[in-house]
Amino acid sequence: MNIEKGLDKIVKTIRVTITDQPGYLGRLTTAIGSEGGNIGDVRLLRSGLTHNVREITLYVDNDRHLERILHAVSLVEGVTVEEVIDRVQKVHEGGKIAVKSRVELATLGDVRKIYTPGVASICRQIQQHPELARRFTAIGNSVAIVTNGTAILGLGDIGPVAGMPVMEGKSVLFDKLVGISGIPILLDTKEPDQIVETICRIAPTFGAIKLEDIAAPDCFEIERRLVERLTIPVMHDDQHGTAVVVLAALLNATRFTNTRLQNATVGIIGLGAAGTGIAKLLMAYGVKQVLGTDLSQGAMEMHRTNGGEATDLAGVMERSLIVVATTGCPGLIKPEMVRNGQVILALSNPDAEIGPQQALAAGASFAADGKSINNALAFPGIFRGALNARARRINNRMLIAASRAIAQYAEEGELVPGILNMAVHAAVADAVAQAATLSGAADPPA
Ligand SMILES: NC(=O)c1ccc[n+]([C@@H]2O[C@H](COP(=O)([O-])OP(=O)(O)OC[C@H]3O[C@@H](n4cnc5c(N)ncnc54)[C@H](O)[C@@H]3O)[C@@H](O)[C@H]2O)c1
Ligand SMILES: O=C(O)C[C@H](O)C(=O)O
Ligand SMILES: [Mg+2]
Repeated sequence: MNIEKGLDKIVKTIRVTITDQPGYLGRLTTAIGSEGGNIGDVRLLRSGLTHNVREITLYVDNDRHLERILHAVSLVEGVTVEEVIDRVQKVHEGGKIAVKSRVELATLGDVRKIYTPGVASICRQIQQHPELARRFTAIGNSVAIVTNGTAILGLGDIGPVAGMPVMEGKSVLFDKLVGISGIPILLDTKEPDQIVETICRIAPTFGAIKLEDIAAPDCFEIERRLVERLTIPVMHDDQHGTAVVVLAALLNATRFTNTRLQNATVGIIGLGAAGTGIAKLLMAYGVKQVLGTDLSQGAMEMHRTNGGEATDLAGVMERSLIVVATTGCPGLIKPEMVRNGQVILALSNPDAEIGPQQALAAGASFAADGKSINNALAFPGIFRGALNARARRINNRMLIAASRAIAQYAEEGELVPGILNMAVHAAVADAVAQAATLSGAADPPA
C-alpha cells in the first residue's frame, strides 16, 4: 500500500533569517538534510538588504529529531532561527468549531421573525404536531458526540476536557464531509447509570447519538441500554465505525489476494471497544475464525462468548492471515513477529503497534495504520444515511452496506479510499439509508 509522503511525520515550520548571498540557503538545507529532516514548502516572507526571512516546513519524526535539526542549523554561519511555528497548535487556537446562525439578522423585522413574537407560532405547531420539529428545528440534523474521556484515541483515560480537541475534530469532519452539526458533549462521570440517564435526558436535542472514546467494557453496556431506551440512532463510533472501515479494507485485501474473507483466519490484538466491535462485525459478515487476545481476562471471556477464539499474542501472529491491532500500545508488534504475506492493520492512534513501512519491510502483503484505516471514513456517511432515512437504530445490515460502499471507492491496490474523497461519504449515506429502509430500521414501532 502506498504511504502518502510525510503523513507519518510531525510537521513543524521554522522561520529563519538567512544572509542574502549565494550558497547560504543551500548550506541551511544541507544541514537539515544531514540530520534526516525532510523539507516541504520554502517561502520567502521578506527580502531585506543583507538578509532574507524565510519559512521552511519540516517533516520530522519527533521532538528529539527536531532538536537535532535545530542544533545542526544553529551551527550554519549566516542563519538564525527566529521561531519554531507549530501549525497544529495554531489551528486549535480558540477551538475548531462554533455554533453559527443560518439566517439573516439585519433588521428588527428579522428579530420579530426568528425570535419573539414570530417564533411562538412555530412552537405551538410543534407542540401540536411533534414531528414538525424535524422540519422547523435543527434537531434532525444534529448529532451529539458524547464522551466521558476514558479512552481518548490511544492516550487512555485522560478525561473529557482533554478529549475535547478530538470531539471538535469529529465535529469538523461531520460538518465538512456530510453537513451534520456534531455537538460535543463532555460528561463528567464514569458511572454507566449516570451516563445513560444524562444522555437520555439530553437526547431530545438531537437526531442521533454518537458515543466516542468511552472505554471497554462499560461502553458495551452503555450503548446497549441507550439503544433500548431511545428511539433515535445510537452508535459507539470506536466499536462500529472502526469495524465498518476494517471490513471495507479486508474486502479489498482478500479481493487482491484472491482469498475468501469468510475462510480467512483473522486475529485481533486488543479486545476493547474497537477490537470487540471489529470481531463482532466480521463474525456477522460470516468470518468463521476470529482469534483474539487481550491483557484482560474479562475481554477474552467476552470474545469467547461472542463466538471468537481466545489465544495469546504469539498465537495471533502465528496463525492469522489478517492481523488487526487496537491496543493503544505503540510498537507492540515487532518486525520479527510478522509472517510473510500477512495483512497487518495496526490501528492505534496516534501511534501504531507497527508502522506500515516496517510491516511491509518485514514481509506483510498489505499494511496500514489508524490514520488511513480510520472511522472517519465511516461515521459521517453512516449518520447521514441514518438521519436521511429517519432510522430509529443502526443495525448490521446498515454497517455492512457502509463497508461495501467504502470498499468500492478504493483505488486499485489500495485497501480504502482517502478520507477527503467526498463521493465516498455520499455513497455510504445512500447505502446506509437504503439498508435502513430495507431492513425495517426506519419503521415506527408496531
Ligand atoms: N483507526 C481507527 O479508526 C480507530 C478507531 C477506534 C480506536 N482506535 C484505536 O484503538 C485503540 C484502542 O481504542 P479502544 O477505544 O478500543 O480502547 P479500549 O480502552 O476500549 O481498548 C483497548 C484494549 O486493548 C487492551 N490492551 C492494551 N494493551 C494491550 C496489549 N499489550 N496486548 C493486548 N491487549 C492490550 C486493553 O486491555 C483493552 O481491552 C486506541 O489506540 C485507538 O486510537 C482506532
Ligand atoms: O479519532 C480517531 O482518529 C479514530 C478513533 O476514533 C480513535 O479513537 O482512535
Ligand atoms: Mg475514537
